Amino acid sequence: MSGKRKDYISWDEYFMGVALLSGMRSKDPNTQVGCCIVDQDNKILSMGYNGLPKGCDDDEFPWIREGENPLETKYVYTVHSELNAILNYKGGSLEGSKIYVSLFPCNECAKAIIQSGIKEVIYGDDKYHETHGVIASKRMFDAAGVRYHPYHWTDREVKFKI
Ligand SMILES: O=c1ccn([C@H]2C[C@H](O)[C@@H](COP(=O)(O)O)O2)c(=O)[nH]1
Ligand SMILES: [Zn+2]
Repeated sequence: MSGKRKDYISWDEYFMGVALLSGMRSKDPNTQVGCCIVDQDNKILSMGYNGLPKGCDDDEFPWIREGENPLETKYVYTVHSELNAILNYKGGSLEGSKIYVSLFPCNECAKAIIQSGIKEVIYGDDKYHETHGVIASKRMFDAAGVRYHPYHWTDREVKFKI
């Protein structure tokens, strides 16, 4: 008996937890996406969430989904979580890393994931699985040899306290 704690969180819970916590920074009222990029030694390389580019004020730009004028919707301005995490990384190569992300990546993020050398995607939700974007993502991941699989949710509740 070493006396070691038994109820510590797993690596998967840790990294998806970091992804979800990152997503909580998002100002998007409908879908908050967070992600966490991890290397083969379980070191966190980068994190991201969906938000506006630097210099674009959260209070000045629109967050709505639909409108007569597409320029008054969020879609044309938001930087996606995965792209933010890839662009935020200042350490060199992401080759061989994996990404934990709360939502299955869209086709634009899939392209960035493939080109940056990320080899595995662990996703929390796949609510847009019927869209052309996600279907295209899966086709590209399959062709490029990027593995993807859903995160196995546990019934662990996380409460923050000190
Ligand atoms: O790969 C992705 C796909 C989407 N996002 C972001 C972009 C938007 O801010 C939301 C999606 O909003 P909906 O209202 O659900 O259409 O998610 C992302 O970060 N990464
Ligand atoms: Zn995307």
